[in-house]
Amino acid sequence: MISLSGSRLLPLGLSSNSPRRVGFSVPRKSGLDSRCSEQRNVVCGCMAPPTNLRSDGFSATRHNDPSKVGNFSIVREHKDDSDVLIECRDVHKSFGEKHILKGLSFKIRYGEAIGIIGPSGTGKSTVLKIIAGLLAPDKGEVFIRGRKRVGLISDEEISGLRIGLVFQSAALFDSLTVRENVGFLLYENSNMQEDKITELVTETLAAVGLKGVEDRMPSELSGGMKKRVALARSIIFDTTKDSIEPEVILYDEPTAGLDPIASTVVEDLIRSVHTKGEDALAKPGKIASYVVVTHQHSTIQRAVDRLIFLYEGKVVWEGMTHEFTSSANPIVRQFASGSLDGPIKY
Ligand SMILES: Nc1ncnc2c1ncn2[C@@H]1O[C@H](COP(=O)(O)OP(=O)(O)OP(=O)(O)O)[C@@H](O)[C@H]1O
Repeated sequence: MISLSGSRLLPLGLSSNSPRRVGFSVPRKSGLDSRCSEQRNVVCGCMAPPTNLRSDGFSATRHNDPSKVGNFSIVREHKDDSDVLIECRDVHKSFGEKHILKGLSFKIRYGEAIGIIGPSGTGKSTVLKIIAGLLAPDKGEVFIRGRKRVGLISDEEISGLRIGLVFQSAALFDSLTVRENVGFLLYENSNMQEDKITELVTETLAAVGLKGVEDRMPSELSGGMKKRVALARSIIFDTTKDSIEPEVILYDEPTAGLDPIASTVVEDLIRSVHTKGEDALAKPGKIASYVVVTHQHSTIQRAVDRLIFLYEGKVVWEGMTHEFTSSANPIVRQFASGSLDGPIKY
């Protein structure tokens, strides 16, 4: 079984006719309600695993040899799509006159560690919000485990897939302690006893390498520590539920603003909570798949396996991370080298 945890998200301007209203309820016992009225959460649930998984949790479907197909894109043919968790198909999105996404299509499969890259303003964060169900595409379709999302219906309502989103800014609640931030969804939604939540918060913080910070306020943490707290908040699970399963996490620029060493720590943490990784307590991670939007070369190299390159509202290249710097695609080459000369104009 795959389990995917809920997200904790700040208001992003859902349309008023959204079928999914996600206002936070009053957390039990912790008195968080008056301080968190602006917050809301997204989706919970579980789902059956794809049928063709290997014992390591990765798809047994073999990739064909990489080959260039048309427009320099590297395309890998899969025999079947039973391991596809998320698919965007011909997605369009405009903000007023700005046509941002112009027919975006890609698939994310079980077990994948994906990076979404591309020039600023090309719509990477917008894609994450569409995947998370915070924004609806104007045209095109998003499929969660093969089932079509209509409007802003949550992933749980569609297929049980739980998707967490970690923002660039960490998006912690400044007026809450680290403990309250990390345990927020459990205080709010679960039937767990408060002492159990406290225990779980401590354990989850330890898993991301933080000890003794439970009573601190976010303002007392460094930027890197805040990101770790945000990660802990995304991977905490309700242990009273029948199935405790991995989740999909969407990271929006998780290393932005960090020094190179702090970036490495966060990149390794992202790896460690994946099912292929091992957390700070030497336990296997529970995250089935993740997607990282990033500009940082180190994060591309260290934290993800496959890249999706967006430019002018479309996917112009997909390939493995090691193929990125040797790509013949002029857009990718310019981006990888940081050159001012090339098709990308600023
Ligand atoms: N809610 C919104 N209302 C209006 N415009 C928006 C909204 N969200 C995004 N945009 C615009 O859409 C474009 C794409 O934004 P997005 O944040 O997705 O780009 P990005 O590729 O993540 O950029 P960056 O790499 O600089 O973070 C930008 O021009 C942005 O100003």
